[in-house]
Amino acid sequence: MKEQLWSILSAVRQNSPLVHNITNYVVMNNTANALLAAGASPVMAHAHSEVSDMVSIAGALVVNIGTLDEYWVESMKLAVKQANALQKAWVLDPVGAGATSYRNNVLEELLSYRPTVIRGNASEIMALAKFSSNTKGVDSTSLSEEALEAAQQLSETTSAVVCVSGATDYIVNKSNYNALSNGHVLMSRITGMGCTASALVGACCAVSADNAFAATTAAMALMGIAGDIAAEKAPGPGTMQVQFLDALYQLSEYDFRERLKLETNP
Ligand SMILES: Nc1ncnc2c1ncn2[C@@H]1O[C@H](COP(=O)(O)OP(=O)(O)OP(=O)(O)O)[C@@H](O)[C@H]1O
Ligand SMILES: Cc1ncsc1CCO
Ligand SMILES: [Mg+2]
Repeated sequence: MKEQLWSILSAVRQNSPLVHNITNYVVMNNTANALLAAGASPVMAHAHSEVSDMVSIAGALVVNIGTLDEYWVESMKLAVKQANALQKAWVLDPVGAGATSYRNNVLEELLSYRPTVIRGNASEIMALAKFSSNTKGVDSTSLSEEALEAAQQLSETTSAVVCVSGATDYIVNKSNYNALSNGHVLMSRITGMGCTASALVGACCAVSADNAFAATTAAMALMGIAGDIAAEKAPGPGTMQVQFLDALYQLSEYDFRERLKLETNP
């Protein structure tokens, strides 16, 4: 498993896949920089006149509804239709699921286009699976453990790989799940770390088209280990943000193997 995960991360560095992001205004810069640091090539594009063409040349698509509006939702639909037509992986980040009925309605519609991977925090995944959840805007009010069952159900009903992030990240398939306990609490004090995780999932899916479960695990392992290394050098969120990018860029196979805290189930 360790070998497989590292080979996916190496392939991102070697092949530098183009990752098309339709994402929110808050995190565009963070996520583009994280993709570059990890070796991928980011592009942010949402104009109706070009989204389909951009999907056609991309390795994977990431749709993040963080600062959605009516124009952008149409962009998202055009993009996911094209991804499906070309059988390309697309990742859904359901930012703020459960917070407003507009978000819920848009998510319902996006789910009908069958995302390859859904990555959200516990509140978001519980809301998507229609489990009772409290949401505080874009931040989770629940632990990831509390959303594991919801994630399993969501994976069952959508056939997507579902990732719930938090202190422990769960990557869930129909029949099994991986649990990753790398990462540091400082990561939740920087905006857009979840969005960055979803973008890296897109990069890994682009080089591991036939195995979204392994690709998602690889991306979340990279996030967590880079978070661990960055936190050792960061007194607070400001430095953490910079150290995190450097850790993504510098991560060695040795550190990856030594630091990985992965549990596979069953
Ligand atoms: N308490 C924690 N300990 C360790 N790692 C954490 C912790 N909280 C979050 N993380 C890590 O931070 C990253 C983002 O996860 P989080 O659940 O905070 O996403 P999110 O709520 O969607 O973030 P955002 O919406 O701000 O982008 C993941 O890689 C996760 O493993
Ligand atoms: C703070 C915030 N608001 C909408 S999207 C976003 C970025 C983190 O999800
Ligand atoms: Mg989020």
